[in-house]
Amino acid sequence: MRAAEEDRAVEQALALVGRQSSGEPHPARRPQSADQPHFLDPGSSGQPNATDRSHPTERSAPAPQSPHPLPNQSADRPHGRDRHRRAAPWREARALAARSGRNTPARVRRLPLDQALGHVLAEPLVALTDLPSFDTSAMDGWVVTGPGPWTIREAEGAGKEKGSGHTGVGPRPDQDLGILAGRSTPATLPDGDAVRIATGARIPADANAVIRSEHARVDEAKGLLHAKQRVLPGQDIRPRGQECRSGDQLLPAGALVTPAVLGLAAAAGYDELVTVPRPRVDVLVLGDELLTSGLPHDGLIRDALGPMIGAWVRALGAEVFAPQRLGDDAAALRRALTTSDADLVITTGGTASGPADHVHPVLAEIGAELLVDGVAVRPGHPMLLARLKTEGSEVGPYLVGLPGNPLAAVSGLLTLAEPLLRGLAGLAPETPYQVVVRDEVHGHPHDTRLVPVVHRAGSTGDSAGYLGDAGTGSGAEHVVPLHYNGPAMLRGIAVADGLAVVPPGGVRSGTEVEILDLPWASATPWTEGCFT
Ligand SMILES: Nc1nc2c(c(=O)[nH]1)N[C@H]1C(S)=C(S)[C@@H](COP(=O)(O)OP(=O)(O)OC[C@H]3O[C@@H](n4cnc5c(N)ncnc54)[C@H](O)[C@@H]3O)O[C@H]1N2
Ligand code: MOO
Repeated sequence: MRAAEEDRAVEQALALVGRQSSGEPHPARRPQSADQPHFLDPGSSGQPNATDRSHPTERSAPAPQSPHPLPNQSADRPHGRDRHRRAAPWREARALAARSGRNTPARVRRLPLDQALGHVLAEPLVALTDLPSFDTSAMDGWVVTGPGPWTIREAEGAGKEKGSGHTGVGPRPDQDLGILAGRSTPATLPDGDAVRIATGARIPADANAVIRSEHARVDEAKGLLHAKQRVLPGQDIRPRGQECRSGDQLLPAGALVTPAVLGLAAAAGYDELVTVPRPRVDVLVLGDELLTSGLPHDGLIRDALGPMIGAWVRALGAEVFAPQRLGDDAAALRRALTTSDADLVITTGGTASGPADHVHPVLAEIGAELLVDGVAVRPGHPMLLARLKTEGSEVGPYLVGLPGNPLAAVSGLLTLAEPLLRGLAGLAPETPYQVVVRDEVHGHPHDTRLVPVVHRAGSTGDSAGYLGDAGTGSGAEHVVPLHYNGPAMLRGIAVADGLAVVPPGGVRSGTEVEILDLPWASATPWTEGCFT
């Protein structure tokens, strides 16, 4: 069978299976809210029509070589409408996109702590000090030396309560406050003595324990301190260097700067962090048929990708410029591609070989290097990855060409753009994980399928019982494949929290599948305001 016929047969078979499925739960037990999955024949294309295929200073290192194109993807293949594509295996295409990102010259940027949230460390975070940097009291109470009872002493150079009047609350005026955090440098504590001490204050040399105030009894008349319970040597003292020694690596390069990382960096002595700048992304939306507002009419449709792709890429931690809508204008596309100063240009639509599909011809014209030209994945197989040459530069931005069908575009985002951006951002590749799939999912005979799914926690989250325990047996965490997963549809992905990677041939109910998380499943809201 020729490739086109085979594809058509596969699409028809998938659609047919969809119509015949009996996987639907009882309608009366299915809540209809937007956050519920639409259950499902997992193999269905979900389509009614089976034929619808429808700044601070930056330093940078010298540019490295582009990663080698995948076999059958090389630049010496014809770019034009008569080119013959051999799609790259999904996993290889994804790995090449990740390598491309990592191979890109390392730029770094010093950012004050208060601007570093959500960036990625370009260098390991190494402790600039011991933590704690001195032996410190872990509790409010008394610091003692030797066996008790202890003679209560005033702390040398220590604080006294300020002011003259006493309200009856807190220490009396002139009462010894003892050794306070951040204040006095305590003298040596002679054997048998006790001095009042605050949490976080320095421990005097030779002291051997702290007794919490609630575990101590003061005999005011005799000026003695008694312990209410056994005192262990070193108790409630945090020794210098307990958490780290100066020079210890606290975090590797590539770690995301979270609020906790900001706190750790400050504690370890940092005023600024060396970070990888966020990748900058241009989004070019192609297509004369697209409207930016109002209802579809006269064969025109709303642009679903302009609003979606920029926001999605921003959720992946990139800086995104407002989408440029270029229509089906090859000259405008050429101009945009040769003048972009972004790290990555994402185009939508125009990847196939129709009369208005200009991506391949323009890439050929400007001498771009095709690294991936078609991927064996459904939906989204016409997606591509290229390295551009811009005016005056041999090595320009990367280009990810997303197919125009909206779910096919999502597939391209997760297959090529996401791993590329992780690399460009200096992030380590994501660790793949697998979850049991509740229903059988039909596969493509030789391509990978990406199917929108939603995670379910197991039996505890199923009080209505409508999920049943089909395939999952124990009620453990599982994913439910969603309806409306056709290439032109967004209804399934809009209620999904991941995409299941379904190998050729499909998977049975109860088997484990790899899951690609959607970025908002673990949202980091720190890129807010970067839509420049
Ligand atoms: N002869 C062949 N034709 C097609 C093939 C093929 O293998 N041989 N593949 C089909 C597949 S699969 C896909 S996916 C599309 C990819 O097409 P393009 O990337 O060239 O995209 P367009 O033709 O521009 O658009 C396809 C479809 O998507 C709609 N679209 C485009 N942009 C948007 C947008 N921003 N928002 C909403 N919808 C959009 C467009 O109107 C079309 O309906 O090619 C198939 N054809
Ligand atoms: O089916 Mo296409 O695969 O919409 O990308």
